Amino acid sequence: MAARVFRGTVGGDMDPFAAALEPPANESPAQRQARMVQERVAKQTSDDIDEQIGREKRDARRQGKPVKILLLGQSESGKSTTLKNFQLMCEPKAFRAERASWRAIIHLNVIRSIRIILDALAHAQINSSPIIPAFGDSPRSSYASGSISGSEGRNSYQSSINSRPDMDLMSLRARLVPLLALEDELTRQIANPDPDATQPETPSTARSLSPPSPFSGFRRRAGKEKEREVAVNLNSSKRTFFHSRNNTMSDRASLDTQHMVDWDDPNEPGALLHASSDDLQRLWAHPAVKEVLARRGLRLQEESGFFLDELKEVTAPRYVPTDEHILRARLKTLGVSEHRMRLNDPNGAITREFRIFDVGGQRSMVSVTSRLRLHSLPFPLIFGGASCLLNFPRPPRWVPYFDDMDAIIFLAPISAFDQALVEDRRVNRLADSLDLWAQVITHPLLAKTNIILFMNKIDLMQAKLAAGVRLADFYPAYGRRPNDFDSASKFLKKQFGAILKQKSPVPRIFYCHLTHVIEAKTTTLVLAGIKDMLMRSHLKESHLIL
Ligand SMILES: Nc1nc2c(ncn2[C@@H]2O[C@H](COP(=O)(O)OP(=O)(O)OP(=O)(O)O)[C@@H](O)[C@H]2O)c(=O)[nH]1
Ligand SMILES: [Mg+2]
Repeated sequence: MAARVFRGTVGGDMDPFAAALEPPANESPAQRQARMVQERVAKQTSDDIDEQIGREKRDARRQGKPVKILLLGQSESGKSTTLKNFQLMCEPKAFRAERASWRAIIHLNVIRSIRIILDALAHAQINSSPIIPAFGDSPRSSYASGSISGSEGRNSYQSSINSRPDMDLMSLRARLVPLLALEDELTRQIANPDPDATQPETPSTARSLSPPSPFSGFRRRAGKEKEREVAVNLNSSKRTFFHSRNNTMSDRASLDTQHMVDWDDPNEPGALLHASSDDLQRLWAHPAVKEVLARRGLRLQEESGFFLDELKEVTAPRYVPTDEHILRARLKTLGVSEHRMRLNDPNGAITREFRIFDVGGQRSMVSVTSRLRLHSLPFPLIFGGASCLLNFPRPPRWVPYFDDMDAIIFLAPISAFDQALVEDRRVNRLADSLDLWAQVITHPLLAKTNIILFMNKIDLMQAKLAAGVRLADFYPAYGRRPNDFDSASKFLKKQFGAILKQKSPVPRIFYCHLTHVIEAKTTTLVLAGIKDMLMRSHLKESHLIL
């Protein structure tokens, strides 16, 4: 860079810097000419720098400080899916450029579902032979065969007692077991990306928090069935994974999934899944599989990352995920990640930076151990109402890092009213959501933050209530109210609203939306409304609008 030109004297003496720039005494006319040209160029450069600095300052003043949004909620509440919707809304090109990466995650989701089925079959075979009914032996139970165990599920369980082994099913199982090895390969790709990969900076890239958060160092975990899920810390592994293949930021938007998958490699996981596609479809269509799952209380269709109803599509050669598939793909978040994106104001006149923080919802992230016992009741899934929520002993440890947020979007998956936490089978998931909600709104450091509640997974809630699962069986305070979606959602909204009213240190508006964030269209509308609301309040703050 050219030196900037300064001349002058200090206190009457020649400034040493200026003295050094003085022309030599014996300068020839040609040298003088060259020096003057050089000085003119240097001055122009200096003026350009001043102009650029001024422009940046004006832009920064015009754009104001970034709008910060924190996503909170228990694990699997839909935080990362909400984030994906933001990305789809703001940066659809960049979102779609990552299809190849989501393809691997969707294949992993498929393998995980298959593992659950094969394990359940093995368990059934070991524990009570003969238990596998022959094709067509057992009466179909609509709900149990779909996903959910209930009284119909129990009927179906009884029917299987009179069943006999199914050799076809056993040979299917034997053929599919080797596919499980793909889980390791796909997990390795996702969790241990190429260490040499560059990590380009991008507005939508996940960034490390500053100051350093207490959450670093989480690793993926494996355990039993459900806990076997792959989890990735977006600050490290997934970021690298998502940008590991020759995609610098400049070409990322135009990146084509076609170039990121080696379609001709017969050992590519997608190719291997395709080779077993017929077997996979036959396995999932087999009535005995539904029987065995129902018998073990496994409701795969309600599980995150469920793609077995679309096996043909997701195992097709050259499969590239649709937006909808990406929204439904499941990758558990570990740690905290920050995502930056630029959004226009409602008139498109002013661009503002949004920073969205996605906090992994695993219990160790969002709460302290001492609160975990609040709902530990003798019967695993019943809880006693909101009164026991209000007495938690210590604040969540992440709070001090997020006391300057403009809004918290809190996700409560209301369909989970009949489920237990994976982390602690004695705790009802809806009770846990109410508990966490109480913690968040009560905290004095978050008192000035707008809180927006997403009562999420309403599609699953509707299906569950329609199938006869009774809210009152798990939430006794619901009493004799009708077991329909309208009544149940109004009731739950009041529960959340009452806690806010009673416990918020300052009066706050209760923003609440009924959502199913895997549905891009409606979620975009909700998010656009929130974006405009936040932007307007920001612009008002900056006196840019009245
Ligand atoms: N059916 C249905 N599925 C949903 C909905 N919202 C999210 N999901 C699915 O639920 C799963 C979990 O969602 P995530 O967004 O990963 O949950 P999360 O809150 O980020 O979970 P952690 O990362 O563990 O904290 C994903 O497979 C989503 O596609 C919804 O409204 N309806
Ligand atoms: Mg997540």
